[in-house]
Amino acid sequence: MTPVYSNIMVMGAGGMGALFGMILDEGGMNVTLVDSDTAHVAAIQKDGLKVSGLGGERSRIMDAVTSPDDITDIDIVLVQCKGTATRAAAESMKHLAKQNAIFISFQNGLGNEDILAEVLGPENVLGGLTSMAGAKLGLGHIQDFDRVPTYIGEMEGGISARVEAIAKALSAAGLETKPSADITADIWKKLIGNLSMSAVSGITNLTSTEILSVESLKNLCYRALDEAISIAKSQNVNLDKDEVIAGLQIMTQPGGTGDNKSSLCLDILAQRQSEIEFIYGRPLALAKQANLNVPTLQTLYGLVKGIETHYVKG
Ligand SMILES: NC(=O)C1=CN([C@@H]2O[C@H](COP(=O)(O)OP(=O)(O)OC[C@H]3O[C@@H](n4cnc5c(N)ncnc54)[C@H](OP(=O)(O)O)[C@@H]3O)[C@@H](O)[C@H]2O)C=CC1
Ligand SMILES: CC(C)(CO)C(=O)C(=O)O
Repeated sequence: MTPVYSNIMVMGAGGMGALFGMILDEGGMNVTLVDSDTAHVAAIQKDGLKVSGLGGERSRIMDAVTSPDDITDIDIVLVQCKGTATRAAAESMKHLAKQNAIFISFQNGLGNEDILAEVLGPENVLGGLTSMAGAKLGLGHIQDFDRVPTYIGEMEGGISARVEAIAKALSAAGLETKPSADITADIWKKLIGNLSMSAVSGITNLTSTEILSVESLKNLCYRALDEAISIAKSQNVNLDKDEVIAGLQIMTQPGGTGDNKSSLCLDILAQRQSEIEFIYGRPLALAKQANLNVPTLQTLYGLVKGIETHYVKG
């Protein structure tokens, strides 16, 4: 019998996680938001999740808690904390893996699926990527930017029955999700978009649309994009540049996802440790192993690390 995928837990209910959770809850799934930010969770428990942006101002009463400890019977966990918190989050969800929950990461960067597989078992982990955009505006309050398709797939490739069934269930609940036969290549396509835009957004405090309207910054992003494609190639991920640029255009739509400052930029503004190591550090280590010359990406990495010395200790 095909399992019914209807009990969803969102681990990390910030800008993206709460947005996914809200869409699926509205679509009839049983959604529980889990977030370690106690004030954020208290605000959702008191007044519901407030949403601004696409669809207008609204709020939705949703289940929200600060820890997964007492949660059972979950079919799917959407992992949406920052990469810097993935290991701690995974350690706190081991009981759900024992009950055969499936964990899907829609986080940016490289390495999150590896951490989840190490702690929770590779058979329980699917890869994912989204070009949707959300932002935590305040306690219990998020911004909804747009609707664009999201992808999931088996980490070893191919399309399995469970991936098809989960994609169908999520899509039926309003989160358009497509099965990917090569999620690793798709994750790289999104990563190349982040390598091109995220640090530039963080350093300049500009949205994607604003960045691409400044010729010199646009040229900088495209140099980063070329270098990022060369790193993917060194990992046997051969991507067509036109396809990568088409993906970038989806991530940078004016009036939609393009009106978002990158998640890395929001971390810099909040003086929080960013995902610089997941989005830039890990690909740069691969470039080094492959003896590639990637000066633009090294410079962007160095500039963000420099900014972080003002508030990240150690
Ligand atoms: N925002 C976007 O548009 C997009 C983001 N992404 C990716 O999605 C992921 C989430 O990004 P985003 O939503 O912007 O991030 P946010 O910072 O808005 O949300 C993450 C939430 O997770 C909470 N958290 C931290 N540690 C834990 C933990 N151990 N258990 C449960 N919750 C935890 C954080 O609390 P606290 O603040 O207290 O740390 C925060 O509320 C990132 O990997 C990002 O790169 C992908 C596509 C688009
Ligand atoms: C591309 C973007 C800005 C939104 O999809 C993103 O992935 C991020 O905020 O990190």
